[in-house]
Amino acid sequence: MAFTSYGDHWRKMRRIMTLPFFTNKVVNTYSSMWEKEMDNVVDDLKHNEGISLKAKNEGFVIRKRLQLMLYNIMYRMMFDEGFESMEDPMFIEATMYNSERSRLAQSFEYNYGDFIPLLRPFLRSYLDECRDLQKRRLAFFNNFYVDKRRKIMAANGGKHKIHCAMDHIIDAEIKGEITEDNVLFIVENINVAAIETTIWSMEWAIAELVNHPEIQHKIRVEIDTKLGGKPITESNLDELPYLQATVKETLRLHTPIPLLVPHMNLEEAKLGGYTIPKESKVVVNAWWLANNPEWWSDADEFHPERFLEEEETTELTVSGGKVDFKFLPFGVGRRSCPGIILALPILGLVIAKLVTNFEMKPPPGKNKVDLSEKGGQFSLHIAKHSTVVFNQIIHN
Ligand code: HEM
Repeated sequence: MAFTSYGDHWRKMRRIMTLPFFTNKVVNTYSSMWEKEMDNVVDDLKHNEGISLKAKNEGFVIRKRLQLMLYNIMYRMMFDEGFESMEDPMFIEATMYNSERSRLAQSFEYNYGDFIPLLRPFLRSYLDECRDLQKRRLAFFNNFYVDKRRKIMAANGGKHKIHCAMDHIIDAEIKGEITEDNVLFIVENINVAAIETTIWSMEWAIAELVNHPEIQHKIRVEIDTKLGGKPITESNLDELPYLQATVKETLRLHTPIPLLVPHMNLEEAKLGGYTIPKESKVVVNAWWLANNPEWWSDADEFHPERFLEEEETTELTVSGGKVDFKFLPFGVGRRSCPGIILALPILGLVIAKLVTNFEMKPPPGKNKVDLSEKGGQFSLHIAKHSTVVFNQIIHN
């Protein structure tokens, strides 16, 4: 859906995807599952033989475990399926397909032909590689996940109750609203748009928190004072403005999709004295909007307080409401990210659970983790996955 031109097809796809993925009801239905998956991460860091000693002493690369958590969250919502462990062959296969897809899409070969048509013939082998991967990857989703739901839906003379997102989507196919290919592309879109972006943001948030122990402390104090020992759940995130400011500051300084997704104006437009011909590729530099030192004080500092003080008007809205065009990590308007409704609470909960259970520190001999960036065609992610020491906090 993310790359579909604006029009009837996009409208239909967005409508069909909204009910199973992007409503408050979905958040309410699944938030206790998200919390359980996050508690499993905390539990592994404390007690899992293969993880806990490392996590306590030399440090552990947390990305892989968070990746398992997020795959479990998204695959349970999508297919009512989960993965056993980081060694589960299905998990290994799913992550292999998705990271290969990500590598190809991040490549700058991806679009130079759009700008220099003469070079297009040289793209052929790259495009063949993309097509080959797409075929194998979609077959994997279809054979192991979508088909299984089709069979469950067809059992009992088709009287099966809708149980997960895929059932809604297959239902739309049965009603003739979308095709079999559309179903597979929805699965492909969620695998890319939902999982990778959210993991990059988690990695950035954790790395910044490791380098800013005082911010970890402030989050802990806020949780203690505001919740007074109550468990942290999606429904009480509203009571934790400093935690939410930390999530926003992560998305500001490390905008995961810095240029958003390319847009296109259907009609000729006049803007700032320029004529923009119809069907131009319009690229918005959301990173610069969020990091321009003329608009943000100490723009290159990780400083969540800015969202509570000087930048108090800067709001992320799930739907409607006031929008500050300085801060658009999820885009804005019709084509903005519908996943914001899931991504913000998931990020807030993960940070809250890690910070209340552990002091997160750099590995022995280091006083910071490396925050170098690696840019790709679409994303801005951390160059080296951080190794983090997790010192357990004992609660009385
Ligand atoms: C931190 C996490 C995330 C970030 C930073 C992010 C960011 C974005 C951005 C920048 C766009 C393009 C907006 C534009 O060009 O105006 C987008 C589109 C999209 N995102 Fe996200 N996203 C995140 C998480 C998610 C999640 C969790 C889901 C789904 C469960 C999701 C689903 C989508 C979809 C379907 C689109 C295409 C929307 C359309 O074209 O109508 N995203 N996202």
